[in-house]
Amino acid sequence: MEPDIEEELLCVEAELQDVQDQIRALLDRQEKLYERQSELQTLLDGYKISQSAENKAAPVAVEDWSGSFEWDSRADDTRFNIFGISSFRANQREIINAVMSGRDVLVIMAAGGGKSLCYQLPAILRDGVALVVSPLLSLIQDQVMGLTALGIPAYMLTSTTSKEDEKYIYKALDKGEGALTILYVTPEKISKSKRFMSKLEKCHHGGRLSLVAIDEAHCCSQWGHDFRPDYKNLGILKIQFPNIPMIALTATATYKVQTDLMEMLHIPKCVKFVSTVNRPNLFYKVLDKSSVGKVVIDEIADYIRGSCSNNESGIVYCFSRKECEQVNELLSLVAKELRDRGISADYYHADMDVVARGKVHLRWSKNKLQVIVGTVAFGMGINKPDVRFVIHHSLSKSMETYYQESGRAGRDGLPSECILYFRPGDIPRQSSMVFYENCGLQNLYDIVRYCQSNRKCRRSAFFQHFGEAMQDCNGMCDNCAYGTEIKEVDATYHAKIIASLLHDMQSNDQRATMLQLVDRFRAKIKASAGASNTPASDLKKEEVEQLIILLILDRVLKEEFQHTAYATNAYVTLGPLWKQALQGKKAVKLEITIGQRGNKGGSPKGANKRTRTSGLETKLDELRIELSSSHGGIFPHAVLSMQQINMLGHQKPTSIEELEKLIGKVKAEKYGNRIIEIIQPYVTLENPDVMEQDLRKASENGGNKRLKKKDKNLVYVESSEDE
Ligand SMILES: Nc1ncnc2c1ncn2[C@@H]1O[C@H](COP(=O)(O)OP(=O)(O)OP(=O)(O)O)[C@@H](O)[C@H]1O
Ligand SMILES: [Mg+2]
Repeated sequence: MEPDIEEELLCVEAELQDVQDQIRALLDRQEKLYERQSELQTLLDGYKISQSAENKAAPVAVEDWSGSFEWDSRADDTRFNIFGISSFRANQREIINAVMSGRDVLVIMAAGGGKSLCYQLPAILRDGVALVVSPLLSLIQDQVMGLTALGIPAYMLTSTTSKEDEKYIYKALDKGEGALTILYVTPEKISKSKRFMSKLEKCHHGGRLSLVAIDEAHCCSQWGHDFRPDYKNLGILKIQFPNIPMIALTATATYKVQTDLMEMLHIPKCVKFVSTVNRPNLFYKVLDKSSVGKVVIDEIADYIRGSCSNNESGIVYCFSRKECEQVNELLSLVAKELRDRGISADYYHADMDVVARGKVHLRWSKNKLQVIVGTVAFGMGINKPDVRFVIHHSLSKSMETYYQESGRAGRDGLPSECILYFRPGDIPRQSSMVFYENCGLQNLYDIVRYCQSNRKCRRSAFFQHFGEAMQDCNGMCDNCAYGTEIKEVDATYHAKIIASLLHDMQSNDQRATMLQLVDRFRAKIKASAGASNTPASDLKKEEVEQLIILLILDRVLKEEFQHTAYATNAYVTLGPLWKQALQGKKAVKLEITIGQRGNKGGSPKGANKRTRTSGLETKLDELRIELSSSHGGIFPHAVLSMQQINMLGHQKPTSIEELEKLIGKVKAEKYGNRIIEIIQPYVTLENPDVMEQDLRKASENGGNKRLKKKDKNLVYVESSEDE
């Protein structure tokens, strides 16, 4: 009888999971339909407006923002002669045209995409004063300094404004005296200063308010990652000045945030420009994190000394091991240890006094300090375009925050690296900090999936998260660029042991943290290996941790939390699908990397091979490294992506014309002769198999040498016991 019940229960649970998957898919679909609904609604509204205009025999207004407009030549002249920018980037011209036409505009554009120009240029072209709301003093100061240097009358009205400047600004608003083109304020000014609002009204009344820009507009939305209560009151601006174009700008792309802020700012009919979230110049990489703190710092220091030896700027993000107050200690310790290793580094955290914090930021901005070690508090105020690396010493709490934090690299569009140190053992600490947040655990598990994956393109995870169509990664992530050799281990048996261990413990009212579970598992495996013919565990401690995390993601296990007076503890308990695992009915496959992940230095035994197969591809890989250094130190992937190498390996083009069709004109023109030279011998092979073997042997020897040379600054780290 009992087996029947158990059987049915299993079926019900499996079906339940099915239903839950379907619900998730339906919710995704709902979100997409909402998006389409809003697009269609906007189209329909536009159509109705143009029809009613037609009825009145007025010219039809087609919303083609890339067409020609009367201000085109002035816009081009300002762009080039004032801003010194040779051409507009994607969407900039269109956005400027929409603002110039008097429309409200919502701009979603990735960090560093060039949002500032979209309101600064119309501010210059339109008569009067442009009001810009920006959340942070440091951001405002940077912008005002930059504009002033270009000779644009820009001012800010903040707590730091001198009495003299304040008087000048109020006079300009009040009477239109003195030159004032762009005025920056913080949102508090709008919500708290009656005097300012009354002056602004006078300015508007006198026809001198040219536009209103809301920068970092996601701060309006509670769904955004950086909600600011004062941003909620900015809706008043559209109510007070309904005929003044408002432009809201943000790098945060989620649909929920977009609709939310359109509502809060009262711009339901705005023209929306959504650019891709893709940051093609960022190289994403996940590295295995040693459990020994000093080893991680050594690796970071080696990376900085090796890859950024010209004092290129970077950020190292750290989080506390447990409690908040320990963050500060950790930051100063990491900064000190980097300094001990010869790197100019300092730390930055929220509790430092404003002056000290400002000093650190300034030294870094002026390249007098290479590295800032900070918490995420060191975030939105960063306007530095040439940050060449962002290293996460610990996991971010979601894909979205990781996108934002890592996105501080490479705002100037030049190749930059985003490195994340990951180890499963860090997860319980992170989950105990986020589990109480709305979707906190789900968000955390999403980024854990990103880290655990050894095959999937890192970029594709961002496209998926932000609901965007896939784009080519061009070999700009570790998984696409070199891949890692992976051993797939059937861990069904191991999962069974874990489920049975937890079942026994829970029957006795016991609980286990991840570490305790790992220890018990290893002890049990050892004991049963000695006692019977069961296989001894071939899994290392870190691999058992990896398995437990995999089982949590697969809902065989789950995390539970308990508050004490001092901390929140995370425990691992049985999840909805534990019975399948216990009965060995759930196939569990564990992917174990051989050697170090990310082709980082290779293992001491040289076991860390690339996944490439042919000798020709190895040769092409060597060539791209050589060409990258002779072309100003660009990334090898910028010369040829791994996909391109594979394609060339198969197609073996022998003329520039053929090559052009495969990799485009520019690359063919730049590197074509060398590429053809390398391919040629492989085409004329009389006995392809034999020659291929010979050539492969030769190139593998060469390849190994190159690998060692390239990665001389990276240290291979044996997995070791916990701190
Ligand atoms: N058309 C362009 N051509 C070349 N450089 C540009 C262009 N537009 C902007 N830039 C430069 O790109 C960098 C980033 O611009 P900006 O600060 O406006 O980015 P942003 O979109 O506001 O990013 P964030 O979300 O990080 O604030 C700046 O150095 C800017 O001068
Ligand atoms: Mg900006």
